[in-house]
Amino acid sequence: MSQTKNSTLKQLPHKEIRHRLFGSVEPIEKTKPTEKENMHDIQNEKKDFLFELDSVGITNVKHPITIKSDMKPTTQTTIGTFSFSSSLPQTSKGTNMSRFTEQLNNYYSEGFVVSFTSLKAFTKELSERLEQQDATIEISFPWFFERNAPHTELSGLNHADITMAVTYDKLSGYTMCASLGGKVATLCPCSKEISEYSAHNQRGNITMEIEFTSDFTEGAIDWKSHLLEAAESNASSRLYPVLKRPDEKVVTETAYENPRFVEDIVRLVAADLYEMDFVSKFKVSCRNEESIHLHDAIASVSFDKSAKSSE
Ligand SMILES: Nc1nc2c(ncn2[C@@H]2O[C@H](COP(=O)(O)OP(=O)(O)OP(=O)(O)O)[C@@H](O)[C@H]2O)c(=O)[nH]1
Repeated sequence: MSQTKNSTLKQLPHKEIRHRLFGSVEPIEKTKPTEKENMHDIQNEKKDFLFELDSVGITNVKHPITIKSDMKPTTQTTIGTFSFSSSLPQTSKGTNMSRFTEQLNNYYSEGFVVSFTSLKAFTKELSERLEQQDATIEISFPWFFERNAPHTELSGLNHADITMAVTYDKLSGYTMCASLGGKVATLCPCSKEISEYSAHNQRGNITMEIEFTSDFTEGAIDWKSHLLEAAESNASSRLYPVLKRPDEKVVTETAYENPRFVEDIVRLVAADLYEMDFVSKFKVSCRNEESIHLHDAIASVSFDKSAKSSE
């Protein structure tokens, strides 16, 4: 902001006086301890507090994170929204909430690259730091990937919404879950069938929620790009950031050649997840934003491979 001298402006009272004008008062004489060791530690009181808690912690913590991908850009910084929690025994009044963000900052200062490997280490350390049986971390973030137009190959960035969650439990070990929400185009099979020409289409919002097999290690597999491919390869068309006319022709014709109902989408994506060795359970949902209605069309399917294999 440029500051121009203007001698006609009136002189304001000093900032301290302005604060008093708006209600600030002098501090009273303080009597409670200011040293941590002399402060009462309410959260660590031990009594019978009626119920054990499933979960206590903090949520909606925004923090920069680094993630890796086998799609370009292979390393990126994005913004993660974190939740941290643990269970709490009946005998504890409260958790030590500062320890969640304290540990996040420790990891960040050492170059925290978010992966299932690092989140496993994070949750185990967190459960020890909290002196609790378990700890859970959940991170949601937009993941960006390069996408080339189908004919000209002009590139730009698209993104999908990712959530990664890891729970460590001293007795049962690790649980790893993820979800990916991606957008596609769908062309209505009914409209194509009944009309002399054209067919209406929709924007499809596909969400895949998966639980990983317990032996899953990231090593060779970028699960993000596998899930993205499951969503996009089963749609009428992928979405592109840059399209010239020859690209638009390809997209239009590809969609016409691959009509999909919302039901078709969830079944086809489910089939791909069914075939992925690292997925043990999944739920696929799709919400199609209808272009010829004000409402949306929805469908979902869930499957637990471990339950089916033991039948
Ligand atoms: N348990 C609990 N803590 C809260 C709640 N609301 C706020 N707090 C936070 O508790 C913080 C204190 O965190 P603690 O980790 O217990 O602090 P501490 O006991 O000095 O930390 P340690 O030395 O790690 O034990 C305060 O900064 C508050 O923000 C709540 O509902 N429950």
